[in-house]
Amino acid sequence: MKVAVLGAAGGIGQALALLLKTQLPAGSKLSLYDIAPVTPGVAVDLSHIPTAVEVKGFAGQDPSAALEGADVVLISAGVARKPGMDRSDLFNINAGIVKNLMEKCAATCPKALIGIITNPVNTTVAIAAEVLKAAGVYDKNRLFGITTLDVIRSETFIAELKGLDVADVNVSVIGGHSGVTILPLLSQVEGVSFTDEEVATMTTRIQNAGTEVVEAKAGGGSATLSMGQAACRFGLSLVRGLQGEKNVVECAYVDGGSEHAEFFAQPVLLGKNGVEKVLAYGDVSEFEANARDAMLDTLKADITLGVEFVK
Ligand SMILES: NC(=O)C1=CN([C@@H]2O[C@H](COP(=O)(O)OP(=O)(O)OC[C@H]3O[C@@H](n4cnc5c(N)ncnc54)[C@H](O)[C@@H]3O)[C@@H](O)[C@H]2O)C=CC1
Ligand SMILES: O=C([O-])CC(=O)C(=O)O
Repeated sequence: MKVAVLGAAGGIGQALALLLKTQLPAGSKLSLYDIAPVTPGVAVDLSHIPTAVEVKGFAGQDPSAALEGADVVLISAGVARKPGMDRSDLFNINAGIVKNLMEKCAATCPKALIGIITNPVNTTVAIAAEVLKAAGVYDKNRLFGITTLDVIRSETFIAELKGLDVADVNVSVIGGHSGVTILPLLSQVEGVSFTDEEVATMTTRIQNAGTEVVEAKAGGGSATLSMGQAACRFGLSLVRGLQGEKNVVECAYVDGGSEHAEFFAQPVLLGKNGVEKVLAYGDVSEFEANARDAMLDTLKADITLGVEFVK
């Protein structure tokens, strides 16, 4: 199994690479790419950790060598937010970065499962899909926007509020990955009930959790360590699916035939070809149904922006 990380010298990339080095199955290959010249050094550094995962690092303008033979590609290349910015403010720089990297993926590893971390995810995933379509290699089951950070935040915050063991808390988060498009389905959390006020406060906290980190880091970037953990969880789930493990389910932002939008985050069953089945997200409360319907104009506009960028 070969996993490539693009943007591997960055805050997320280095945390993710460390976690993958220690958690990928024995015999895996980890391929690290970034424009930053330090990247081969990051790989050398990680290579001294005694696990049966081979690490190689690549720097420069062309990621092709890093992508050769990749089964999974995780992309966190691009710029991160500073206080006062929205995720959509990253579009101007990150759209072009994702487009260029996806052209290389389309040419070098068209069958790989690709997970996009780079913001704005609602839009960059649409860009990735358009690039793959233009190259004639699009398979909707192999492209994912990684929204796992919204899931792990929800699990953490709910466990804290309700005094639960976080290992027992499972939450689906649907929609997209910015502001009101992030919708945790609190009504479905087993063994927990929330007052209306708790639902409103918790939903807002989860939607603004990225900003909470951006403000706390005071100009030093956005979530990197928690995102490294989230991307590692998601990447390992992709690998487990590829290896034929059953019942691997994650929420992800996919082109899954949703009635709501062309791309929509919801639970998916992962398998040997990426998405094996898009799962229904189940019954929702009136609050959640209203929040879902209210997000759709924003989500669709984010998607259109990406489609038009490539066309
Ligand atoms: N999906 C999600 O839940 C989350 C997404 N993000 C997003 O992830 C992205 C990365 O964040 P950080 O790692 O904190 O940023 P960072 O600035 O620490 O790292 C970004 C890395 O990308 C590299 N890079 C830039 N252009 C490149 C190119 N053309 N090819 C290869 N590498 C390139 C840079 O050299 C840098 O090492 C941002 O867009 C951020 O908004 C951040 C947190 C959560
Ligand atoms: O908020 C940001 O800019 C980074 C991000 O996507 C998150 O932390 O959820």
